[in-house]
Amino acid sequence: METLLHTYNHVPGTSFNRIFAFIYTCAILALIYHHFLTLRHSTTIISVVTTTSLLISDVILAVAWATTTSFRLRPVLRNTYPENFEKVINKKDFPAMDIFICTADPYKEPPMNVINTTLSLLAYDYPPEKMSVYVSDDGGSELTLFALMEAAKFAKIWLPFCRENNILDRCPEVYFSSNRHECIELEIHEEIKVAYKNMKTRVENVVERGEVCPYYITNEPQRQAFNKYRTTEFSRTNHPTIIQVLMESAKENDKNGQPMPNLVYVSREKNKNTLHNFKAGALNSLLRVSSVMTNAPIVLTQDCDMYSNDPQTPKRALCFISDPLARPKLGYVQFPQRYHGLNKDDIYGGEFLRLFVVNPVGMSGLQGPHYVGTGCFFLRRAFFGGPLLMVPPEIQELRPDHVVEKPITTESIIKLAHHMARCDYENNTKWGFQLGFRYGSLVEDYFTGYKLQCEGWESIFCHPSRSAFLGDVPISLVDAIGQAKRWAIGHLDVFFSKYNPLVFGTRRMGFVMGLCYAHNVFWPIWSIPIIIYSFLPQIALLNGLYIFPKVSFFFKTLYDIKLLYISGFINFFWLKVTDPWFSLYVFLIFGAYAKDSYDFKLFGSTYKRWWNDQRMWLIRGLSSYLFAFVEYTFKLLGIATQGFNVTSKVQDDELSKRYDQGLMEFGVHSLMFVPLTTALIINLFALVIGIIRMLTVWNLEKLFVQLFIASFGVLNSWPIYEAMVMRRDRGRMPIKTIIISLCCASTLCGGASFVL
Ligand SMILES: O=c1ccn([C@@H]2O[C@H](COP(=O)(O)OP(=O)(O)O[C@H]3O[C@H](CO)[C@@H](O)[C@H](O)[C@H]3O)[C@@H](O)[C@H]2O)c(=O)[nH]1
Ligand SMILES: [Mn+2]
Repeated sequence: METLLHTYNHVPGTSFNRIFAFIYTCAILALIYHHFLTLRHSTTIISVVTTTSLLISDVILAVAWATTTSFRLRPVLRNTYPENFEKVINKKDFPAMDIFICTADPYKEPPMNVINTTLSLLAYDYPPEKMSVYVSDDGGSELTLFALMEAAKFAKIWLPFCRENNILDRCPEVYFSSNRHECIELEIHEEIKVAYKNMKTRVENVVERGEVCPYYITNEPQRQAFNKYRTTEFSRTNHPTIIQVLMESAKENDKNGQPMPNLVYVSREKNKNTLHNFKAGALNSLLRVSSVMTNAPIVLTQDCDMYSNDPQTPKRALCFISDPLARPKLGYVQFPQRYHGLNKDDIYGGEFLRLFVVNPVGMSGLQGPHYVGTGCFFLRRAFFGGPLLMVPPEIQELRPDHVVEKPITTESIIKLAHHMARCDYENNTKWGFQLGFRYGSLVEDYFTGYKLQCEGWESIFCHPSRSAFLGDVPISLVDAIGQAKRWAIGHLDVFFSKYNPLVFGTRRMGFVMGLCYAHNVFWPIWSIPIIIYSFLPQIALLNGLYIFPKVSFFFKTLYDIKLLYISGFINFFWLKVTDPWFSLYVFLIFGAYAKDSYDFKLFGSTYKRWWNDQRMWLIRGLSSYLFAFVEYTFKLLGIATQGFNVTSKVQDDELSKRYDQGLMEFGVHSLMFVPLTTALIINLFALVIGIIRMLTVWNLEKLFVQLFIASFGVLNSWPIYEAMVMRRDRGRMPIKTIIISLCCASTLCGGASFVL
C-alpha cells in the first residue's frame, strides 16, 4: 500500500532468484540421489562412514540453502517521507513515546557511551513533552547514575543547540569529533564544546576512581540517591530497586522555555536467588515501570551501544505506525543494526549484512522482519497478546490503554513503579510467556519477535539511506566469536523447544515465514557440515582415500560430443564423460558462492567484505557454533548454565590500531581457537601432500576435488597463518594455542592413518 508517507518497491532480480532457486533445488536433489547411489554401492565400512558424513553435511547445507532462499522470494524495500508527517498529522496529536535504553556493566559499557546514546535520543526531532527516556541499569552502578545526572544537566544546553542549528549528528561525541560545524557560530560552538569536555572529564574521573567522590555531590537529593548504593550488602547482583527521575518534563524547561523530555533511571531489584532473565527481564521491568509512569503507546528499545544517527527516525517509524493502511496488524517497525568504526574490509564480518539487512528486506514482502533487540519501535499493545485477543495484565495500571493522569514524581506513582521492578513481581504472572519480552532463549530479541509474529502481529523493516542508528562492533576475534556463541546458544534454545520454527512457526505463520525464522536457529547446526568439510576430505587425502567424483574437464566433454554421433546418446552420457557428478559439484559450489556475493554487492557492500564474511562463517562454524553445542549440552545436563556475557565496548588504543589495519586479533589463548587452528594445520598439510602426490603419481583426476577443498581452506585462512607464524605484534596467535593445535592435528591424523 503506498501513501503520502511511504512507498515501496521490489528488489531487482527477484524473478531470476526464483528461477535460480528452482534449478538449484533440482541440483541439490540430484546430489542427495548421488549420495544414496554411492551408499548403496559401498562395500567397505570406511566408504559407508564417509558417504554418510557427506550425506548428512549436504542435507544440512541444503536446509541452510532453502532457508536462505526463503528471503529471496519476495524482497521489498520501503521509503518514508517524514517531511510529510506534519502535513498529515497535527503536531499536538503526535503519539507519546517511551524510549528504553539498556546497560549492564559500567566497566564493559563505559558510562560515557551510555550518556552519548541517551543524549542522541533525547535530542530527537520530536515534541520533547511527548518523550520519556528510561535507562535500565543492570549493573546497579552509581557510576552510571552519576553519568546520567551529568547528561541531564548537559541536555539543557545540548537539545536547544541541536534544534536551533538543525544539527544532524546529535550524539555529542560524534558531533565534536567531526568537522561538520562550519555554519555554526564559533562562540556558541566553543561554549558547548567546553561544557561537553568538562562533563566528560568528570564522568571519566569518577569511572576511573570507581566511585562518586563527595566533591561531585552538590545537593541533598543527590546525596540520598548515592547513599542507596552504599549499604554493606549492596552489590550488582543483590540490591533493592533504585528509581531516580532525573528530568521531569512537566517541571523542567531548557533555556528557551521549551519543555525537556522525561529522563528516568531504573535499576531493578536484584537478588542472588532469583532468575533475572537478563535483558528480557530488564526490558519487562521497564515496560511495567513506564506503564505506571507514562504509558506511551509507542515503545522504542535501544542498546546503550547504539546511538541515534538521524533525528528524523521517530517520524519515519510513525509514517507506518500512524497509517492504518500500512499494515493492519502492525506490531513493530524495525530499523537495521548498522555500525560505526568497522575496518575497511570488515575483517570479522561484524556488519552482519545478511542478518541485519538482506534477510529483513527479504521478510518485508512477507509478514515483516524479525526483531533485532535495538532500533525497534513497538506498539505497546503488541506486548499484551495477539492483535485480536488481548491478554490482560494483572493490574489496571499496566493495561496499554490506561491513561496516566498524575505527574511521574507523584509519591503513589513512584511507589508503584518501585513495586513493578521488584524481582519477585513476575512470580505467578504471565510476564515473559504471554506478556512482554519473552523468556526462554539467550536471543530474547529473535525469540520475542518470533513469538509476536506467531501471535499474528506483523512488522515493517525501515532502512533509510542515512542509518537511523550506529553501534559498536567487537574488535577482537575472541569477542566476535564469543558474541556469535551466545547467539548460537540462544538459537539452540529455540531449536530444541516446542517452538522450533520448522514445526511451530510454519504452522502459525505459513511455510515461507517459518523457513525464514528457521534460518537463524540453524546457525549452530551449520557447524556439523563445516567441521566435516574442514577435516574429512583432507584427512582422507592424506591417507590416499578419494571420496569425491573424478574430475571431468570441459574439453573432454567436447571431445565426447563428437563421439556422440558414433556411439549414441546413452553411450555418451553414461560411459564416455568421466564423471558427470563432478559437474554437479562445480555448479553447486560456484552457484552458491556467486549468488551470495552478488547479494552482498546488491546491498551496497564490497567483494572483499563478502570474502571476509564467508571466512567468518567458516570460523564461527569451527568455534562459536561448535562450542555453543558443547555448552548447550552442559546446560541440558545441568553441569553449567550460560549467562548473558555482555560484549565489551571498551576501546584499547593498541587493539583499535591493529583492528584498523585489518589484522586479526588473537592475543590471548582461548580454547575456541583450537579446532580452527587444528583445521588450518591439517588443511595445509593435506595441500602439501596432495601436491606432492599429484606431481609424483600424476593422478589429478581422482584427487582434484579434495585438493581443491584443501587449497580453498588454506587460501581462505591466509590471515590466520600470518597470525600464527609471520606476525610479531601482541595480537598474534599465542604459542600455547599453536602447540595444543599441533598436538590435536597429529593425534587426528595419526588416529586416522591407523583406521584407514
Ligand atoms: O543482563 C543483561 C545483559 C545485557 N543487557 C543489555 O543488552 C544489550 C545487548 O548486549 P551486548 O553485550 O551489546 O550484546 P550484543 O550481542 O551486541 O547484542 C545483540 O544481541 C542481543 C541478544 O543476544 C540483543 O539483545 C541485542 O539487542 C543485540 O544487539 C546491552 O545494551 C546490554 O546492556 C542487559 O540489559 N542486561
Ligand atoms: Mn551490542
